[in-house]
Amino acid sequence: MRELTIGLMSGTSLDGVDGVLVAFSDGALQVLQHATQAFSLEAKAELLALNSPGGNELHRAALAANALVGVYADVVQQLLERSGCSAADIQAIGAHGQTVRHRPQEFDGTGYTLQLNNPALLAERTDITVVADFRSRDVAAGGQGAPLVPAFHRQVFGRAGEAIAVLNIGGISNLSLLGEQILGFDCGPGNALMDYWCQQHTGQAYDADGAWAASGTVQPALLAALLAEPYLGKAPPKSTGRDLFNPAWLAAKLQGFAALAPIDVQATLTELTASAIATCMDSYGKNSKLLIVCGGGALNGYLMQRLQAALPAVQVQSSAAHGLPPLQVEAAAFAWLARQALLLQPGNLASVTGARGNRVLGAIYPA
Ligand SMILES: Nc1ncnc2c1ncn2[C@@H]1O[C@H](COP(=O)(O)OP(=O)(O)OP(=O)(O)O)[C@@H](O)[C@H]1O
Ligand SMILES: CC(=O)N[C@H]1[C@@H]2OC[C@@H](O2)[C@@H](O)[C@@H]1O[C@H](C)C(=O)O
Repeated sequence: MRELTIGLMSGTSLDGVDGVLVAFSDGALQVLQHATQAFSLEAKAELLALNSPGGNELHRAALAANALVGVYADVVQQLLERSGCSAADIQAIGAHGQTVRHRPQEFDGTGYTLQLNNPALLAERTDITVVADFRSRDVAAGGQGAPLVPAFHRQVFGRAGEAIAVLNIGGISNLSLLGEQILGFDCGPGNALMDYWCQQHTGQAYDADGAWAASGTVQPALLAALLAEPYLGKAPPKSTGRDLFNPAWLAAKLQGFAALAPIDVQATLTELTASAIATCMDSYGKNSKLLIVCGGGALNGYLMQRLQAALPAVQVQSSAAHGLPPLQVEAAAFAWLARQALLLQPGNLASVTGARGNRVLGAIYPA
């Protein structure tokens, strides 16, 4: 029997929402439709502001969550229209929400991870069952609450008896190492710092194809200062976010480098992303001869080139060459995670997040 599920992802890049309509039949998965909607400049600015402490946060967060659900509902509508499906055809929507804080091990104990969302409103707006809040249960079980995609990566990209690495380059970059035992963790910054720097100095939301960075020169002393960040040397399980890799972090690292040209800083930030990932591969992914890359960073040709240069023994390929275009992978993962929740099957991998065990993830809001 064919089951249809929708996945909605709004990630740490804060660029907007990716949605996919996925068909599951006999355990295999096929993306039938993909739709995206960018955030308005105001919505993006408010979500970004809510990543840091500020006034009247509870009220603002609730309103931002409602506005986010407005975008989610529009993306669902687009998916239904393009596929000719009706709400009644869809089993569930997996809605990630917008991460604004990620502190899974605050005070050395159980911390929290916070995704703004209003799943009740989304269920009302769409008349479809919504699954949301995927990370909290893993954190409650002592895990990082992230990354959650490795189990999905295994499902779609895994090959028996072969070590394969799958990399997502979103705002943050995360790696899944598929083999006998599965590992997964956040490598460090993905596009978040590059996007910020590009916006500040060129007025563009991102460095298209890495063209700006490609015409700059990597600055070794700055690169060394950036790579000295302790998070990058930590052993997994580990996860991070804008709580760490944010403009204040960058400003602190840039002290003493005020004379550098912005274009050279961009080249160095791109190298930081590539280099932090390559170090993770060298430390934990030595057996993988193939690195499948997804997330918006896979569309940055210069970054992909730098990654390949840093990993000469590995074939670096876009996920598009493996059946799933880069911007569809995470959204498809949340369709899969929603289905797992409805089946009462685990979504996390304790070997990845460090949780006490595999758990059914998410809360269900029936249609
Ligand atoms: N053509 C392109 N050239 C360069 N970079 C691109 C291109 N298209 C997208 N990107 C980058 O990809 C980012 C969006 O990636 P994506 O949607 O995978 O991130 P996300 O899901 O928000 O993040 P995360 O995976 O951390 O949650 C953009 O902000 C931009 O930096
Ligand atoms: C807390 C949070 O939102 N983490 C995201 C973020 O974006 C990339 C990286 O950091 C990853 O760990 C995670 O998202 C993916 C979907 C995950 O959980 O696997």
